[in-house]
Amino acid sequence: MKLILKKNAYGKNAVNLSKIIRHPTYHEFRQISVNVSLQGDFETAHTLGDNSKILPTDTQKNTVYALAQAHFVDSIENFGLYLANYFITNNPQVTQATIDIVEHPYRRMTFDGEPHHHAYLGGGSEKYTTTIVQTGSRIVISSGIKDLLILKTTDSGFEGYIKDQYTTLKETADRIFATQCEATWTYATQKLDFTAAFAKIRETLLKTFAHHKSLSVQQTLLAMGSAVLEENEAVSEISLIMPNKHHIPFNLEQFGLDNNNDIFIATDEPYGYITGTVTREQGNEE
Ligand SMILES: O=c1[nH]c(=O)c2[nH]c(=O)[nH]c2[nH]1
Repeated sequence: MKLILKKNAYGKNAVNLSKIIRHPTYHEFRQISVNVSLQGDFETAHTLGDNSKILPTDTQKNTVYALAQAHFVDSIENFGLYLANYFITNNPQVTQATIDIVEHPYRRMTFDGEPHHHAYLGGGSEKYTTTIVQTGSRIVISSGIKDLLILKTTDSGFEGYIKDQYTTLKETADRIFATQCEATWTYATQKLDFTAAFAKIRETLLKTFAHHKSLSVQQTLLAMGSAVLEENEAVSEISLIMPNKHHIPFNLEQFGLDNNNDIFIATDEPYGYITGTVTREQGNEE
């Protein structure tokens, strides 16, 4: 039986890079983690141990730091685009370059309404993400947010579901809705103010979550995804992952007390896992 190398890729993961961007009136602090992955004509490295077409992952790592000085000046998307194009254009053996960037946001500390010149608060669990895939001259850009912990104390219920011999869940028209949301969307264009687009999409996700009268996580997921597509021409598709971070009413009856829907036990596991992708219907444009 002949065995073949079906697929291969290699690169450097977790290239952790911090940058101070010194503006005339304040400093900007950025912290990112970059993954580089290359595909191309690397077969002989695997079959013969011939490294003549291998750009070492150590060099890839150094390239990220070196190029960050002049080219990581605004969005993670623009830096990712520059890196992907650099690896493709300088290495004829590379057919596809994938750059993944995760940003850990920092916001300037604010005192008496004034942002401090050079002191920051970490952004908590929330992270910004982008993935750039360049294949030859074809480029796909997707960006997102992950670990966005959001919660609302009402305007959420779950009723009318299947009941069988194993059902114990009580119907409720008023429950806590909490999720650690991950959203990933694809941009239809490369010519965009990615920083402004990101801020607008994040705002739409939060606003829709807050205002939606939720009959289920599923329904709110579709509302959030649809709002992003309706308000952002530049987004062609969005995927959402919304784990249900349950807060279950605690049984106070055992102590002769009524639970007024105000005391809960937060349960990490097991947890509901709700996902969905919203896209534009093709061929129906007016
Ligand atoms: O919004 C919800 N969707 C479900 O599918 C589900 N299942 C469940 O037990 N609770 C919930 N909540």
